[in-house]
Amino acid sequence: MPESILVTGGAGYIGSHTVRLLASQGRKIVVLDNLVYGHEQAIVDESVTLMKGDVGDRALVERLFEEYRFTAVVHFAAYAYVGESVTDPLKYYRNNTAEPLVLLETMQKHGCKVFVFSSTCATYGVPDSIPIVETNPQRPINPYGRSKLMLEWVLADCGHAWGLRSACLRYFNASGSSADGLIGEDHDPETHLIPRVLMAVTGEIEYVEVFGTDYDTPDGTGVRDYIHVEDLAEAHALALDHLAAGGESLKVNLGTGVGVSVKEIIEAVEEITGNKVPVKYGPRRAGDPDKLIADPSQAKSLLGWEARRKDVRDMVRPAWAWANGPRKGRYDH
Ligand SMILES: NC(=O)c1ccc[n+]([C@@H]2O[C@H](COP(=O)([O-])OP(=O)(O)OC[C@H]3O[C@@H](n4cnc5c(N)ncnc54)[C@H](O)[C@@H]3O)[C@@H](O)[C@H]2O)c1
Ligand SMILES: O=c1ccn([C@@H]2O[C@H](COP(=O)(O)OP(=O)(O)O[C@H]3O[C@H](CO)[C@@H](O)[C@H](O)[C@H]3O)[C@@H](O)[C@H]2O)c(=O)[nH]1
Repeated sequence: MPESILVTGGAGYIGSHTVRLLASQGRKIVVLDNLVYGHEQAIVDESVTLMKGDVGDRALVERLFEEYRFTAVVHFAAYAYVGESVTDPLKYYRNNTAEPLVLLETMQKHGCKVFVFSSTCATYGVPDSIPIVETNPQRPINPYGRSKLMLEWVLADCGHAWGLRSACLRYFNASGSSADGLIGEDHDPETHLIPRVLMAVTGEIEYVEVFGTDYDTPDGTGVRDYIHVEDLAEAHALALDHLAAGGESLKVNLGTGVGVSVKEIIEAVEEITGNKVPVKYGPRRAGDPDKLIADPSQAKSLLGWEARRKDVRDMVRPAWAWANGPRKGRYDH
C-alpha cells in the first residue's frame, strides 16, 4: 500500500513544489489548504486530492484521518509576513502555533507519529556566529519567528510524551521555481527580494527598494542564503523516508552555505534578463539581521541532503522563466 500523506499548505509556494515531487514518487497525497494564500492551480497532479479547509477545523481534520489513515503529516500551512506578525501577533500565534495543536491532537488520537515541519532560520534571530549551526541559540526577534519556535518545542514535547517523531526543517530563503515553468512563486502581496526585483524589470512595480546600505557586509547590503525550492522539496522526501524507516527526530538547516547580498541579486537579475533594474536605495527594514547563512552539513550527515544548486543565477533563471511564462508569474491571470 502506498504511503498516505497529509500535506497542509500544499497549495502554497514551497508546498506545491514538494507535493509534485512526493506525488511523482508514487505517494498518495492529500493537501489541506484554506487557499488564503495558496492557489488551486498550483496542484497539477491528478493523483493529488485538494481539500479546501483549515488546519484548525477539528471535524474536517478528523474526517480526513478517518478516511485516509495518514502515515505522516507534512506541515507547511502558516502565515509568513514578518512585518504583519509585529502589528498583529495574535493572528500569527493563532495560525502558526495554536491551530497546529488540533492537527497534533488528531495525530495522537489516530496513532500517526511522523511530522515534517516547515521551520525557519528566523528562529535564530540575530545570530552570534556565521555560518549558523543548529546549536546556535534560538532567539527570534519577531512574533513570526517565535510562533515557529514554539511549535518546534511542542513537537519535542510530543516526542517525549507519545513518541511523535518530527523533522524540523529550518529553511533559509526559498527561491526559484519548477524547472518546467508550470508552477512558481505567487504571493500576494509579494515581499520577497527576487520576485520583487523581477517585478521591477517587467514594470509591475516602478523600482525595487534596497533596504539598507550600511550593513556589516562586504557591499553594505543584506546577505541571505537563497535555496532553490526544488532542493527544499527533496529534503522533505528524504525526511519522510528517514522517519518512516524509524529514524529519530531531527532539526536541520536547509540552505546552500553561500551568502548572497541584495546588490549581487540585482546584478544576477541584470545579467539574466539583460535589463537594467530600476533601484531606489532606502533605509533598513525593521527586524532584518545583516546576514543569515546556513551551515548545511547536518542535513547532509543525517539525511544525505545537499543543495544541488548553489549559484544564485540558478534560482533567478527559473524565477524569470516563471515571470515570463504563460501565467506571467500569477496563477489567476
Ligand atoms: N518562503 C520562505 O522563504 C520561507 C522560509 C522559511 C520558512 N518558510 C515557511 O515555509 C512554509 C511555506 O512557505 P511559503 O513561502 O510556501 O508560503 P505560502 O503562503 O505560499 O504557503 C502557505 C500555505 O498555507 C496555507 N495556509 C495558511 N494557514 C493555513 C491554515 N490555517 N489552514 C490551511 N491552510 C493554511 C496558505 O493558503 C498557503 O497556501 C511556511 O510555514 C513558512 O513559514 C518559508
Ligand atoms: O524589496 C525588498 C525585499 C527584500 N530586501 C532585502 O532582501 C533580503 C531578503 O529579504 P526577503 O526576500 O524579504 O526574505 P527574508 O526577510 O530574509 O525572509 C524570508 O526568509 C525567511 C528565512 O530567511 C523566512 O522565515 C521568511 O518567511 C521569508 O520571508 C533582506 O536583506 C531584505 O532586507 C530588499 O532590500 N528589498
